[in-house]
Amino acid sequence: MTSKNIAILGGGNLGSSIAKGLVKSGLMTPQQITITNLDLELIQHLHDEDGFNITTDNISAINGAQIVIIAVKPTAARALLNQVKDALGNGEHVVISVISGIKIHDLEEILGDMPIIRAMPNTAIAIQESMTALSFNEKGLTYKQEVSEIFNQLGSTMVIPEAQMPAATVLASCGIAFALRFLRAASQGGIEIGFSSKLSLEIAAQIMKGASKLIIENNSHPEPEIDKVTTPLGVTIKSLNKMEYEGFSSSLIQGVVAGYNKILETES
Ligand SMILES: NC(=O)C1=CN([C@@H]2O[C@H](COP(=O)(O)OP(=O)(O)OC[C@H]3O[C@@H](n4cnc5c(N)ncnc54)[C@H](OP(=O)(O)O)[C@@H]3O)[C@@H](O)[C@H]2O)C=CC1
Ligand SMILES: O=C(O)[C@@H]1CCC=N1
Repeated sequence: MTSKNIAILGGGNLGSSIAKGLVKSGLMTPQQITITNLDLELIQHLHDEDGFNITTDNISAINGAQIVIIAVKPTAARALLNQVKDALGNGEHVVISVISGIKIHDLEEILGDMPIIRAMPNTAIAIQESMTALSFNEKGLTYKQEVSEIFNQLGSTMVIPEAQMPAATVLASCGIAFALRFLRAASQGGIEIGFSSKLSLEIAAQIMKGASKLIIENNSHPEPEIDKVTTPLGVTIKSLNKMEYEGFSSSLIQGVVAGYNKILETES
């Protein structure tokens, strides 16, 4: 349990997921977390259902917190940063930015020389299953252990050079959407071969969980695990070869690279 308070500026998809993960992990109570949004109605449910403090006032949220997570869309970032920079300048705050495509150097240009950490989680942070990348500026390094410990409670964490942040954004953050698209496609195939939509999705989700656990818990690689499934003259290899003929692996790889090229356009 941490005694610090957190302000999450921009309570949307990711900001609210982080807040929920922090409470689920037992690290914080909802009363220690203040979530902001320009439209209070959008986050009212986070107060009513989960007990978080909510406000439209970014400055008052910052004043009541020691850790400030900035979670607005990249297009809204500069306006927000300029609005809050004076409130962050008193030496009492650590900033954690989850904004994609905005580098520490750009954040420092607006906020000045203060502890700044870039974090790149994914939405599974809400259930403590994120893969989160962290990069620190020099002053942020003072908080490396503390911040790493927080994100370790919310899934797995990797500390990386900032130059790898675009790659982490695609594979670790967007990646959850890629995995979910696999899951959806698998369940659609399941419906075509006779399962109800509900059961098909349940099967697809469980195979994905099982596959992930085989790799994580056995410290294994997919190929030997696949070899264990592919009976000679059997069904699995027939399906896999058809999938590969249709471009399965290649389309995933090209999708990852396309996302990477897209983010390099902004973060260079
Ligand atoms: N979603 C994800 O899985 C991930 C997102 N990210 C990054 O995290 C950031 C947030 O993404 P996401 O949660 O999806 O975005 P959302 O749009 O869902 O959430 C941001 C919220 O902040 C609000 N907002 C805008 N300006 C302000 C302001 N000045 N003060 C308070 N609130 C404001 C937005 O309102 P409005 O819509 O009206 O502008 C919106 O409701 C992005 O930079 C994204 O790149 C990183 C990793 C994963
Ligand atoms: O799609 C996006 O741009 C953001 C960055 C990582 C996940 N979502």
